[in-house]
This record gives sequence, structure tokens and C-alpha cells, in this order.
Amino acid sequence: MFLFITPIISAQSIVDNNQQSIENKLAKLEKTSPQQLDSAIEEWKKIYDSEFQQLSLANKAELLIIGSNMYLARGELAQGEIIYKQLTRLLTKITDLTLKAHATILEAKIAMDKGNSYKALDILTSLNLSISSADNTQLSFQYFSTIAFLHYRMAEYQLALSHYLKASELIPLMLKADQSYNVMELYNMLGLINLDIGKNEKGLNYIEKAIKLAQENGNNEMLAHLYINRGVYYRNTGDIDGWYKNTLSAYNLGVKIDYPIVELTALTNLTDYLIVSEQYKEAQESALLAIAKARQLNAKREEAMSIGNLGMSLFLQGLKNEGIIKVEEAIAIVKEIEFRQMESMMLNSLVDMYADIGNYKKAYNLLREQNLLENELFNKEREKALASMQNKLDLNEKDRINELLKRDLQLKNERLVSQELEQLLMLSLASIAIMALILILIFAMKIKEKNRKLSVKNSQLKLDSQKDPLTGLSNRRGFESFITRYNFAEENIPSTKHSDAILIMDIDHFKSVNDTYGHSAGDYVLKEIARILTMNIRDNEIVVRWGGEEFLMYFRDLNKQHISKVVNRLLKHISQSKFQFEQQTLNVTMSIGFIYSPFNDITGEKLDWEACIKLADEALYLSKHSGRNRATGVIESNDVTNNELRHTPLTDLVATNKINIIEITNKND
Ligand SMILES: Nc1nc2c(ncn2[C@@H]2O[C@H](COP(=O)(O)OP(=O)(O)OP(=O)(O)O)[C@@H](O)[C@H]2O)c(=O)[nH]1
Repeated sequence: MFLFITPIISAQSIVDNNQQSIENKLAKLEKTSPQQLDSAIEEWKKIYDSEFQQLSLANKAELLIIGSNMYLARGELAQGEIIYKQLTRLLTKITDLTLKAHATILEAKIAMDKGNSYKALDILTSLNLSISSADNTQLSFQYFSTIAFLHYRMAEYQLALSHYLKASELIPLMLKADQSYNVMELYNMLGLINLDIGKNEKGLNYIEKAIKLAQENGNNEMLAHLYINRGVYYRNTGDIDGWYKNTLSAYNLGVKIDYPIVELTALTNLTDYLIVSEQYKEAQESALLAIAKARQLNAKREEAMSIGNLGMSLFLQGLKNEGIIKVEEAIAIVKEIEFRQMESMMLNSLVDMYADIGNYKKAYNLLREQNLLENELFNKEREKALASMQNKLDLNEKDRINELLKRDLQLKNERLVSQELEQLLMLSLASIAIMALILILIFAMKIKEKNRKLSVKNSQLKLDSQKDPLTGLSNRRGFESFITRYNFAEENIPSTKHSDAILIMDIDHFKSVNDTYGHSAGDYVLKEIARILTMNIRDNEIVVRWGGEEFLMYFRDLNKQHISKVVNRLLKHISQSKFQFEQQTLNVTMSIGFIYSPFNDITGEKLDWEACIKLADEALYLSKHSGRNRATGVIESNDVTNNELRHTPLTDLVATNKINIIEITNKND
């Protein structure tokens, strides 16, 4: 039965008069005590109807929180919930944590009023996390007080006590904030709980503190409640006179200040006292007064309890049937308002009554009914506890799954990143590899090209080195290359009719050409002779510039009968050619030495080409010596070895008749 709302003060707003006025109105409504509830709700309705639309979002939320709290305090759960739902829609547009926390506490109160204490507890427990960091005294105070009250309602006194004690740490700050009513209420609750758990002295101590504060503040309504509760201390300690005195004080004060709730509570307590003190007639009177007061206040619970008390006092006066009827009437009411615990207690009394009058059958049936009810209540509590536990488990499991999913996601992300990196790396490596490959290829191609060029150049150089630059004929090196390729010694099978022939030729008196016509004329003659000689060979034959004015000709597969004709034709071709140089006609002749190749010695062994050339060269010398413009050929061996052919001068071989030679003079046909 208390309201706590934290004023919302926006630091940035420059409050105008209207704003100031609504702030004041809200602040006043916040401090509403239960006794002023009806008038406060009227005031709230007025503000809601005329000003709500013009209010800021925060003020709207605050007004709704106050309204919902007030309706709940007056026991109008449905109205309180409607306002709460409007508040939740509004809160989607608001980020203020304090307002949200107040809304959450409201949600818990609604769950509590609906009888779902465990749900309420869960809601408040979830708020604990966010509120612990909130630097807001009144909000924290309300949180601890609400959760404590919830535990109290659930008969969890130790837990209730620990939360009220947490709230009590805020008392100095609360008093400073002009929240003495809430502090009184806290002392009262601490007192009641201590009384409930048997710590009577401690309980009384808190009640006395509350009484002192109520007296200081002139809060008679609160004082009246506190007298009743101090009476409980005396009842608990067995001082029924003290109980009676305090309860009576409460009743008298209630009448004096016209506070019917306290009057009703005091009357109910007085009836209890009168029954305990066996003053049944007075108890009957007191019960009747309480019933009237309860009906006046539409307080069904108190009405039922008082009717039950009336029944008990009648029964104990000996009016047993009347008593039973009243108790049954009371049970009907508690059934109607589903006050199950009271129903169970009353059924218990009724069982005793029927047993007392000897109606055991009825007593037995009622006892069974009462047992079933107890079981139902027990199971209901059990189910609630199980549901709460399941909810906690689910939340826990959800948290665990969320955590797992989060970790899974994190791992997947990490894996993705590393995969991306890996791919990037692979891509980079691949790119590098491709680049490298391209570079290598380019490099290789360049090298290949260079090598090709080099090899072309080399070939060219090689060719050049094998060529005579003046005539373009092969030189000695060219001939060696030719003869090696031809594989002279191996491939030429000696034949009696055909043979190759090597001619060594030398221009006659060439020196005089140079001397007479100049070196250029000599060069010209050399080139012309090269041309003429080349005209006389086939594709697989060769003309070589063997030395200065010396040439070599290699004929292949030549009929031995035709060699003289070939040589003679050559001598003629040269001698009959007109060498025209600068209007000068030059006459040129050549001398030739030749040999069949391969040349066989007596053993039939082939003579190597170098030795053949040596013999041809010596034959040339014989031609020169015999008068020039002629040819001398080594044609047959007799009794001679290759060794002798290699090392013995040709003239000696001829003189000793070891070989035969022929001489071909340049005859005109
Ligand atoms: N123009 C020119 N003359 C050359 C070249 N090579 C050699 N000779 C000349 O050829 C001449 C060869 O002379 P010799 O060896 O005395 O013989 P020859 O004058 O031909 O007399 P025989 O051979 O005995 O008939 C030399 O004068 C060389 O200078 C050349 O490439 N060009």
C-alpha cells in the first residue's frame, strides 16, 4: 500500500509555468498515502483527461506509472493493468532507464496481484541486474521493498527480511527526500516480519520506531495501523490485555479520524481477542459490527472472516446449528472470492463443529474436501515453483544456447576470416606464381630468342669462318666441315668404275696479274675463277678457295674414264674465258694436280683425304714444273703402302714406279 515514483527532471529543459505545474502535480501525487487514495485518483483522472496529450513523453510515462500504482493500491487490478499496457506502448519511444525500471516493478506488482508470485519474482530478479547500477535512491528503495513484500506474501520471511534490510540502508536518504511515509511503512513491515518469525522484541522495536515517526509526522492513519500491529506483539507474548488495549486504541483512533479500514481491522482483531478470552457474547457483538463495516467497505475477505467469527461465537455459546450455518455462509464467500487458504482453515473448523455435534459423516466428507483442497493448494504451489524453476532453466538454457551460438558464430567468423586470408594468401601466391611464371616465360623466351639469335649468329660466324670473303667459296675449314659430314672414309665404297676426285688448282703466274694490273684485277680474276669453277660442279660437290690463288674441287662418283675430260674441260674453260677488267682482257690459265679418292694402296686400304690432298698438291707441283696450263693425276698404286704414300715425295714414288700418274695438257679439241 505504498507508492514510490521518482520525479523525472530533464536537465536541459527550461521549465515554463505549465511544465512546473505538472511537475508539482506529479510530485504531489507520488506522495499519496493510502488514506488519500480516493481523492488522489480523482485528481489523477482530471490531469489525465485534460492535460495528458500536451505532456512530454517522460511526463506522460510518469503520470501513467502513478495512475497504475494507485489503482493497484486500491485493489483495482484491471484498471491498473490497462494503464500499465498504455505505459508499455509509450515506453517503446523512451530510453530512460529509470522509467523502464518503474514499469518493470509495476509489471511485477501486477503479476503479484494476479497471484503469480513466482512470475513477479522472476520479473524483479531480471531487473536486479540493471537496477544495481542505477544511482537512484527511491527506485532502489522501491525495488528492494517490492521484492521483500513479495517474499513476505510467499511466506518467505527470511528472504523478505534480507530485502527489507537492504531497503533500510537507504532510510537516511529517503528521509532527506521527504519520503517519511515509506520509511514508516518499512519499519512497520520489519516489525511485522520479526513478529511473524518469533523475534518479538526486535519486532516491537521496529514498530515503536514507526510509531515515533508517525507521531512526529502526525500521521494518525499510520499510527492506527501501528497500534494494531503493536497489539500483535502482545498477543504473541501472551499479554492479551496489551493486545486488547492496543487494538482498542486503534479502533478508537479509527473512529476518531473516520478511518473505516482500521476500524474494520481493529474490530476483526477484537473479535479474535474476545473469542480467545472466551467472551463469546461480546465476540458475537464485535463480529456483527465488523460484518457491517466490511459490507460498508465491500471488503469481502473481512466480511467472510467476520461471519466465520460470528459462527464460532454462536457455536461456542451453544448455538451450534446457527454457528455452523454462519461458518458455512463464510465458506461460501471465500469460495466465491477464491480465498483458498481461508477456505481450508474454515473447513477445518467446520469439521470440528460437525464432529462435535456427532455428524461424523458430514465431518468425514468435509475433512476429505479439506484434504483435497490442501493437496490442491500444495500442488498449485508446487506447480508454480516448478514452472518458475522451468522458466529459470529455460532462461539458463537459452543463455547457454545463445552463448554457444555466439561462440559458434565467433568461431565461424574467425574461420571465415582465416579462410579469406588463406584464399587471399593462395590468390596472392597464385598471382605471384603466375607473375613469376610469366616472368620466367618471358625471361625464357628472351633467353631462347637470345640463344636463337646467338645460335644464328654463331652459325653465321661459323659459316663466315668457313667462307672466303672475297670469292664466297668455302675455305679450308669449310672443306673440313664438308668432308667430315660426307664421312669420306666410311661411306664411299670403292668401285672399279666410279670414284670421287680431288683437284688442287693454282692460277699460273698470278703474281704478274697483280703486278701488271693491280691487286684489284687479281681479286677480280680470283672471283671470276671461283664463279667458273662453281659452274662446273653439282649440288653435292664443292669448290674451295684453298689458299691465295689455289682452289680445291671435289667431284663425286665420277666415272674414271671421264676424269680426263672433266679436267681438260676445266683447263679449257679457264683458258678460253675472257677476263675483262677495266677495258683490259686478261688471259688466265691454271695448273691442276688431282687424285682419285679414296685412293687404295696395295693392301686395298683406303688413304685418308689429307694424304690424298698431299699427293694431289704434289701432282700440281709436277704440272707447274712441266710447263703449267695442264693437269697431273695420281691414278694407280702398285707396290706401295699408305705409309709410303703419306711420307714419300710423289716424284720418288713415280721414279720408283710405285704409283702411276697421267698428264693432261690443255689441248684444243
Ligand atoms: N690480287 C690478289 N692476289 C693474290 C691473292 N692471294 C695471293 N695473291 C697473289 O698471288 C701471287 C702468287 O704468286 P706466286 O706464288 O709467286 O706464283 P705465281 O705468280 O702464280 O706463279 P706460278 O704459281 O708459279 O705460276 C702473289 O703475288 C700473291 O700476292 C689475292 O687474294 N688477291
